[in-house]
Amino acid sequence: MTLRGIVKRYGPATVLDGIDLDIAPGEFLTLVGPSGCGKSTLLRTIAGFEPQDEGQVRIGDRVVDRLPPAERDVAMVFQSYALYPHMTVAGNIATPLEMRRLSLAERLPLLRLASPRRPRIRREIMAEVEAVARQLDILPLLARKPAQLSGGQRQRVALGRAMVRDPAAFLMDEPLSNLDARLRVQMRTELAELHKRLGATFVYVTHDQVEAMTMSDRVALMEAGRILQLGTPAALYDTPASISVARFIGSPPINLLPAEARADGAIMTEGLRLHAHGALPAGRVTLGLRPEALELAPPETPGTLPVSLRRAENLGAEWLLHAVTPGGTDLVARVPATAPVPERFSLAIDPARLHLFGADGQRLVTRLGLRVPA
Ligand SMILES: Nc1ncnc2c1ncn2[C@@H]1O[C@H](COP(=O)(O)OP(=O)(O)OP(=O)(O)O)[C@@H](O)[C@H]1O
Repeated sequence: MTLRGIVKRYGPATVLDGIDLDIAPGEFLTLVGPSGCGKSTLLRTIAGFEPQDEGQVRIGDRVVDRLPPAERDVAMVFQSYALYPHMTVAGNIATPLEMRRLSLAERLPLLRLASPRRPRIRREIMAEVEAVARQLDILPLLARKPAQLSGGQRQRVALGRAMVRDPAAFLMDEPLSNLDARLRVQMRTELAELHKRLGATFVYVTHDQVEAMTMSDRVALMEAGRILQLGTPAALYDTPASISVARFIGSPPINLLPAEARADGAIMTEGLRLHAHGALPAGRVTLGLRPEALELAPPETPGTLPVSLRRAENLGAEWLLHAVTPGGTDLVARVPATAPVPERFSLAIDPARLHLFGADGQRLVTRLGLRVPA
C-alpha cells in the first residue's frame, strides 16, 4: 500500500499535511499520536470514507482514489463495534458474504424462497462463518445476539466480520479502546497472533503508545497532520528523531534535562560536565534520559546527580523513583527492587545512553562522554 502526498483539509484547517507512506504487504503498521493528530482521518482516507484533497492512495497495484470503500479490498474494524443488534453473531459475521454472493432478491424475506441456488450458497457461507468463529474462539456464541456478549466477545465478532471478507488489508481504528485494561492486554496478544496467522496487512490506529510498541512491525508517529518518525518500535525508542518523539514513546516518559553546549565541545548540566566527540553548535541543548538509564549511586559520588527523592513507587520487581535535581528538574528513575530505597542517593547517568537534542528539538548525533572530576 502506498500513500503519496496525502493532504486533507476541513475548511481552513489542514488535518493531513502531505503524508507519504509505504506499507509492505503483510506488515503490521500502527499510526499513533496524540488526539487530533489526524490518524483516524488518514485511516478513513485509505478506506475511502474520506476523499483526500490532494495525493494518491494505491492498494496493491491499483490506484483506488476513485473507488468506493466496498471496492478497495480493505475491511475496517471500528472502536464501536457497529454490530447489527437484531442479528445473531452468525448473522453479523455472514452479512458481508451475503451482500457479496446473494442477489438483492435472494436476501429478501419472501423472494429468497424462490431461489434454487440460495440454500447451497447459504451453506457455504455458514461453513466460512464457522471457520472464522473457530479461529476467534467464538464458535459457541454464534446463536447469541450482540447484547448477550461481553465487550471482548463483541470485538471478536467485529473482527470476524472483517475476516470473512478476506481483504488485502485490515484497517483498525482504536479497536481495543472500549475494553478494560486486562482484556486489552489479552487482545493485544491475540491481534498480534491473528496478524501472523492471516498474513494480511494491518493498519492500526491508536493513541496508546504501548499498544503501538507491542504489536507493530513499524510505527508511524504523527503530530499535527504529519509523520514525525516512521520506524520499528525499537528504532523509535532507542533513536527518537526529536524531543516530541522521545516524549511520546516510553512509559514513564523520558527525562529531559536542559543543558548548555559550549564551543569547546563541553556540555554542562546540573554541575555535570559532559563532552561531545563530534562538533556541536554552541547553545541551548536538551539531554534525554530514559528512566532505566539512571542508576542508584551512593550520595555525593563524583559525576552523578545529587537528587532529592520525592516519591518511591513500588512496582513489585522495580522501583520508580521520582526525584528532583538541585536545578529543579523532575526525574524518574526505574531501578531494580533488590534493596530498600536508600534515604539519600545520587543518580548515575550512562553517557552512552543519553540522547541529545538541539535547540530546535531535533536529535543531534554524537558520541558523549562524561568528565568526572578527579
Ligand atoms: N468531519 C470533520 N469536520 C471537521 N473537522 C474534522 C472532521 N473530522 C475530523 N476533524 C478534525 O481533524 C483533526 C484530526 O482528526 P482525527 O479524528 O483524524 O484525529 P485523531 O488523531 O484520530 O484523534 P483521536 O485520537 O482523538 O480520534 C481534528 O482536529 C478533528 O477535529
